[in-house]
Amino acid sequence: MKQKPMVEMEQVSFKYEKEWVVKDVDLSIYEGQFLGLVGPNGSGKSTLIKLMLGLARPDRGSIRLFGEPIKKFDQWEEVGFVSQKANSFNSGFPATVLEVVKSGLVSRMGAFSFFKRKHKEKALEALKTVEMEEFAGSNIGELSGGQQQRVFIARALVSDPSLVILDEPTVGVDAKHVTAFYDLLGKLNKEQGITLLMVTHDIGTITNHATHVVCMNKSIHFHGASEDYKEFDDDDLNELYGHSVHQLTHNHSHDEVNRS
Ligand SMILES: Nc1ncnc2c1ncn2[C@@H]1O[C@H](COP(=O)(O)OP(=O)(O)OP(=O)(O)O)[C@@H](O)[C@H]1O
Repeated sequence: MKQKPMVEMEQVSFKYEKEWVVKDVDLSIYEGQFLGLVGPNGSGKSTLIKLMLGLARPDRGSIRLFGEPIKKFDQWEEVGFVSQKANSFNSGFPATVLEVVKSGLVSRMGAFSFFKRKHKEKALEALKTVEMEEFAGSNIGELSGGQQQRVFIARALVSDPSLVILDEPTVGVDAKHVTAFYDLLGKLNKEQGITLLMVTHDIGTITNHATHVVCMNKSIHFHGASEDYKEFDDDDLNELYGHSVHQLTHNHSHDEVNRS
């Protein structure tokens, strides 16, 4: 099967102020991949995602989405996004689960009454995919961190995207629900063919689920199959990250990359 690049970044560099936070990044994401993006705190992972989503413009280099230069790209329904803070609603937040999921469509299709019934059907279908349909009428703030995160995945899925980008989605999800969360991502990737890019600090777990790992610290230090990344010992990783790290290779919910 000929693979199609969904994202193509070529020599992308970006700075907020004087210092480069993303430097000379070449990265292509192909249809069907489940890519884990790892790196120390402040290494530019979230910024790279902002660039990919058109929320920041590169100072240098080019980005194409689905073959189109990002400036011309307008099929944003193809790209779902789950942000870092998506699961931190407090219990007083005045929205039901169904409303939150539907909001993934409103911004894209306009709130015309003609679409309203379709919106509800799509939202319920997305909630079913994440096994949360029974909570459709619940207040979002009443759910646990892990349940809220599933709802935000449903919100990202409601427009039938072919690429879903997740920025540290397991933060705030209790360790015993993290496995089920990865199972859900695996199902979306393998059964529904959705391409995934997930930022995480959880190296030990991501390498067991993702097909590929990208390791960045401003620039990309490793991009390859998860199996190859798993072969690295601490010395190799120290070299990759440019400073001392210690890897946990088992099913711990956090690696120690950021504690060095
Ligand atoms: N809006 C901003 N204005 C100025 N500097 C910023 C801004 N956002 C991020 N930075 C800086 O850019 C660098 C990269 O930040 P970024 O959030 O992309 O890293 P990250 O790898 O996602 O970090 P973490 O793992 O801690 O979430 C950091 O030094 C950060 O302080």
